[in-house]
Amino acid sequence: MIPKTSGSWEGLTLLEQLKMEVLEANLQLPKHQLVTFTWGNASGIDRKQGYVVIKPSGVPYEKLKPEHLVVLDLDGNVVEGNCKPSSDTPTHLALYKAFPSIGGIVHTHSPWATIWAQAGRAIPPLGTTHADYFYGQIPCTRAMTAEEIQADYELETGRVIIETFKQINPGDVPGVLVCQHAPFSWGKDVKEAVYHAVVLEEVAKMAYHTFGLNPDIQPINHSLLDKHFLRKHGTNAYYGQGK
Ligand SMILES: O=C(CO)[C@@H](O)[C@H](O)COP(=O)(O)O
Repeated sequence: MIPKTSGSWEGLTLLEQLKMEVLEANLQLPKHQLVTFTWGNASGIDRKQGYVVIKPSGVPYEKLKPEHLVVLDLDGNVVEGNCKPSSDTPTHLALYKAFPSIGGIVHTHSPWATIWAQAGRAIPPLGTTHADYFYGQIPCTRAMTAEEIQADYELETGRVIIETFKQINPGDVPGVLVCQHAPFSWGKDVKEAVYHAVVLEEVAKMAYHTFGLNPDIQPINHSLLDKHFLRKHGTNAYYGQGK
């Protein structure tokens, strides 16, 4: 039996715990002002069972309950749940299959990141705030062709994201701007995916205004990028109280 609200999840099965984490993650999206109305969605994956838990399509966040969440396998078959899964489910599933290291995905329409996506521009690393989380630019996918859009927009969205990351490790750059649409972020779990979505929005806003102050601004050099990214990532990470 899943508790009606988040909190102590002891005694729950792994899938039930994942449901509560995904519910909590979805509820964080409006709290962080990353979405309006029913825009956006969050999902998590149980890699052992091969199950993905995702938000239902079109359900207002304030009405969202654990029983609304949808459980699917990686082929998109609904395993549990009575609601229709998010319309972006094909994109989430494509990314889980292509990026085995990720455990959670968040899609938002956060305004500043969406501005960069609509402009079709990647966000360059202009400072240490960016470099702490993204090892290089936050890429923007190419625009999709009319054929791709008409074939299966959400599945093709997954494909162009994967195409954009052919030379990029998704663990080093946990987010992307889908051209003419909005951002997707990910992480080791859905909670970290939300965290990266918040950071991406902050970085997008800062970068927009930095260009406003200095249109000729150049990306930071690799020394500063390495210094800040590697203080939080990799075997020599030292930030915070960890090691
Ligand atoms: O990107 C879009 C629409 O442009 C989606 O994020 C919707 O805004 C939310 O869809 P559901 O998850 O409710 O189906």
